[in-house]
Amino acid sequence: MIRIGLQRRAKRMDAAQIEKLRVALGERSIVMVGMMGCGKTAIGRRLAQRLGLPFADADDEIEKAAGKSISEIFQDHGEEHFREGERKVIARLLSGGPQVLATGGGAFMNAQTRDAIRENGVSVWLKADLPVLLRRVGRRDSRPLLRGDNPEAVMKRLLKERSPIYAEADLVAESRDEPHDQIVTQIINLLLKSPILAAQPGV
Ligand SMILES: Nc1ncnc2c1ncn2[C@@H]1O[C@H](COP(=O)(O)OP(=O)(O)OP(=O)(O)O)[C@@H](O)[C@H]1O
Ligand SMILES: O=C(O)C1=C[C@@H](O)[C@@H](O)[C@H](O)C1
Ligand SMILES: [Mg+2]
Repeated sequence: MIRIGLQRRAKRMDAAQIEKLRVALGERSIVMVGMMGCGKTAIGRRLAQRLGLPFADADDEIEKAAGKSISEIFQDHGEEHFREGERKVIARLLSGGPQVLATGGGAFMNAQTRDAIRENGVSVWLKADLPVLLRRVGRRDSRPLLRGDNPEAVMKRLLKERSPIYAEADLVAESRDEPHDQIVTQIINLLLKSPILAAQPGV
């Protein structure tokens, strides 16, 4: 009996905090950034569900806009063309907040995209170490950058090159191999504590 009462209270508190977070967010998007396999899509989708916000995945939107898979875009037009499409698609998506937006692993490397995210969103770097990432990307063959002879060396290089840039994100969440819901709770707690949200007028 007492336990059910406590559970109800915890749920009500959760709902109140989520409402507070949504008010503080306003029109901005929560933008997931980080390496291939860190969980931007999987965790971002669940975060959106928990917050009652729409979810968008930039990679999916690029594929829709091009009418081709990412692998086909790389093959037919090259990486540079893909990156330009990625920048445009993310700029468009950012004008449609509030939402949770999962970006592609390389999107945050573009300075214009970083500026647009800073203006229209709160960025979350899902940080994971190399062995975790390698295990996760090994499950799918849809990433053109990892099609060569030595995907492990590519991931190692990209992680080293990109980490200082991902570190410019507003928040950093550890993406360990834990239940997805636990990572989502970690992100919600970080958002609730973040001065970026607390500093909004009227909150
Ligand atoms: N915290 C986690 N614990 C265990 N598995 C996870 C976790 N987060 C993500 N995964 C799994 O890792 C795989 C890769 O995740 P996901 O596709 O979300 O990565 P991503 O960051 O979107 O990658 P990309 O940049 O290539 O789009 C998926 O199978 C996903 O379910
Ligand atoms: O890390 C990257 O550069 C990429 C990650 C994926 O999300 C896709 O955007 C694409 O495969 C490139
Ligand atoms: Mg993804």
